[in-house]
Amino acid sequence: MRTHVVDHPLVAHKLTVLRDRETTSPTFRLLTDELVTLLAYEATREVGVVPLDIETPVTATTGVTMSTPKPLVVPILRAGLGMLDGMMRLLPTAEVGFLGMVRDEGTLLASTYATRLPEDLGGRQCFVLDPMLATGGTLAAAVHLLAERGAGSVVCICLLAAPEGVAHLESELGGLDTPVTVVTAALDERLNDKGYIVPGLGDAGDRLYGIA
Ligand SMILES: O=P(O)(O)OC[C@H]1O[C@H](OP(=O)(O)OP(=O)(O)O)[C@H](O)[C@@H]1O
Ligand SMILES: O=c1cc[nH]c(=O)[nH]1
Ligand SMILES: [Mg+2]
Repeated sequence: MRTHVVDHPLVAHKLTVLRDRETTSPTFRLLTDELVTLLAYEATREVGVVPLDIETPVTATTGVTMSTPKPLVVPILRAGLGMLDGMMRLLPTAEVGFLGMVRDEGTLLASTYATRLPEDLGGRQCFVLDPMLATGGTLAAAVHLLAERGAGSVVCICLLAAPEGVAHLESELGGLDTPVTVVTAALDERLNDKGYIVPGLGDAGDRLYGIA
């Protein structure tokens, strides 16, 4: 598994405002959207393209166009939904599948309450959206599901990652044939005893959408 921390002053600036406890939900949603588009630029570096012959007003030339099958974008509900528009702005022809997952506050174990994905992914490139990689249980389960359905590769886009979660994913997904990459805006210090990322930004779902 590869982990890529996007090092860019605009990303760091927006993330700082996002972390601030005084930032309200409307601003939090806007910044999440903007950050995802910046992260998606890095995350799509290996998106599939094929040559395309075109004619400019001046001459014939060869460019590229997105290859088929189209990439699949998979937001993990709830909080991942706040990242969908920002991703689709960069990949407007992608298709979208959905995974509803929630972490038990006591055991910190993730369970899946909704799955709306193609049965056979047929080697497709998949982009999973989830703002928080904390213990890694949620993303490990999501990547396993996509790999079982035949994903060709999986790129997970996160706003924040904890070192414990990255290590968990590395050990959980190390045996997969499917290449997995994590792209994140920051690798934070640690998890606290409640499984929250420190310094973190709190509960991403609550800050986007209010208390569940
Ligand atoms: O890495 P983990 O320890 O598994 O934790 C990360 C998960 O926790 C949060 O979801 P939550 O369960 O709060 O659901 P929500 O998005 O509906 O708020 C977050 O959005 C991730 O999906
Ligand atoms: O810090 C954390 C950890 C898990 N989920 C969140 O929303 N925030
Ligand atoms: Mg939550």
